[in-house]
Amino acid sequence: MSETVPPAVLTIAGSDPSGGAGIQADLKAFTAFGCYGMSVITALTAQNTTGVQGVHPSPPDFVEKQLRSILGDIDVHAIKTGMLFDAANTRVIAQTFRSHYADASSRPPLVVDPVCVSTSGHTLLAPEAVQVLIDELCPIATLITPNKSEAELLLSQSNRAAKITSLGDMIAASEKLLLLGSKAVLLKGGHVELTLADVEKLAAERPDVTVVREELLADNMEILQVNEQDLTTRPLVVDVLKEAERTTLFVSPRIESMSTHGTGCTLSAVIASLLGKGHTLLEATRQATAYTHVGIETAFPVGHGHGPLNHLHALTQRVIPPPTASNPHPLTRILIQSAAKTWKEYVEHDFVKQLAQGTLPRECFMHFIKQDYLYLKYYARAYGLLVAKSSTYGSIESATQTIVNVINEVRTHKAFSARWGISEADLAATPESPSTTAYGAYLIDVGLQGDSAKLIMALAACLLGYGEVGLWLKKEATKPNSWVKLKGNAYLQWIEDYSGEHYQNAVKLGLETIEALAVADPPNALRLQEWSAIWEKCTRLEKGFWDASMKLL
Ligand SMILES: Cc1ncc(COP(=O)(O)O)c(N)n1
Repeated sequence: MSETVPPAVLTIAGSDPSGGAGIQADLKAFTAFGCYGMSVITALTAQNTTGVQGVHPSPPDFVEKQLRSILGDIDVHAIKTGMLFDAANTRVIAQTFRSHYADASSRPPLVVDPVCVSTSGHTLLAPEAVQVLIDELCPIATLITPNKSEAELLLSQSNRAAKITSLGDMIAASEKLLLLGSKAVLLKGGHVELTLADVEKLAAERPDVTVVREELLADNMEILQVNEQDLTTRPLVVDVLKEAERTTLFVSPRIESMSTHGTGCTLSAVIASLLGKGHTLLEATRQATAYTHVGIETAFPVGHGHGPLNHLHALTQRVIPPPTASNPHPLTRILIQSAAKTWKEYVEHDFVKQLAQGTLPRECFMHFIKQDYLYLKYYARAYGLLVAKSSTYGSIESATQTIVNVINEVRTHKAFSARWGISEADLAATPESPSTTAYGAYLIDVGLQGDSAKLIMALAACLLGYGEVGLWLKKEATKPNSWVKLKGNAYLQWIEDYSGEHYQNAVKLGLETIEALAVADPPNALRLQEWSAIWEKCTRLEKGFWDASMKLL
């Protein structure tokens, strides 16, 4: 399929006229992920944010007719099911799917959200339909996505009764649910109260279980100063993805919110969209849990009861929440999370770890110092461009101050080098390595072409990353039996320079500059995406810079 043709994705579910759940939620999620959405309606409901006032099911033969109309004409890339309401509808869907795709290898991914009861407590699946769902739909599903009560119902109905109150229970339940025949199970943890302590305990007991905690990454960043609260006892949501070969936990902070109507529908619809686009189940789940989390976080009020999450935050928004006491650096958090994996590879690089242990070979460090000496010239020049693009004395002063800071930083590089017999002339005569040129040239390029906001993004990864490394190492060093060795470490000065007050003041100034951008002129989604892309690129270039110094080994 051409990149430009959106995959066609189908939802088979009930209608929610108030637009929060069911068909309406699914079509919004498909659209948000660039898919062409289609729907087979199993039931009309009369509902709103306060509850379900009535259900009017579609006749099973008409459900079949809708499904055949679509399958007979359009190449479907993924399907999800939601509220199916009764046994006859559930059966006809499973049978039509099997008969249309008689060759099992031609079947599109099928995500089954076993919707049984609405948030407001209304039954959305007749009791006798549960067995049909187990017998006929689970075995053809790529994924089933029950929440706690749906999982308990499915298991009790299939004689594998289980009560789910702990993370261990969730994993055991997901393993049992897999026996119902789907290729994978996503057991949603919205109704199970857990903390990081629970996750860490389980991870220690079960090394086979992978923990994805990108959503929490920014909270562990020293520079963002939001780690004072006791992270281990903070309430979390953990979703368990059980595939045949592996178990993965998706961990995100729990948000106390009334705006959760349609969360399950949206999550499974996003997974179907991404499977339709060819992503792996793991990646689809990662993106879907993150998307749903932000949907709750950015929800706006609708109605008088349990309102819907914001289905379209990725398309429409101002996206950056205002700074608060618990989240004083919202834009920086978004940037770090948007490139979470690369950022972690950068700030926790082997170069940093070996330097902190004092085991980093001298030639690696000297290669780094020489290249950094060359790089910092680009960096200072880029701040010069920022001065040229500034329109207030405040911003001119802060960029100028940074140039002075960089010149001081270069002085410490010279002192390091002199101690090891390398003169300034040697430093200046060092040929630039490709990773230095790539990074330096990119900064100058953004400085010449972009607006000042883009240049600030490009300069931030370096400033904040070194600040993070400095604080992280300093904190680790204070722990009992720490892996960080300060005593007798030949690189101690380096750690002290970056964790020291002088550099950390520069980091604070950088953070203020970044956050001021979001407040002064809030970016729309597209502009924020551009900022994230620049930040991501510079994070990658930073990692590449340390890779190059380690390649000497
Ligand atoms: C048509 C339809 N499908 C699904 C749900 C479940 O959503 P929720 O659990 O958020 O009420 C619903 N209320 N209505």
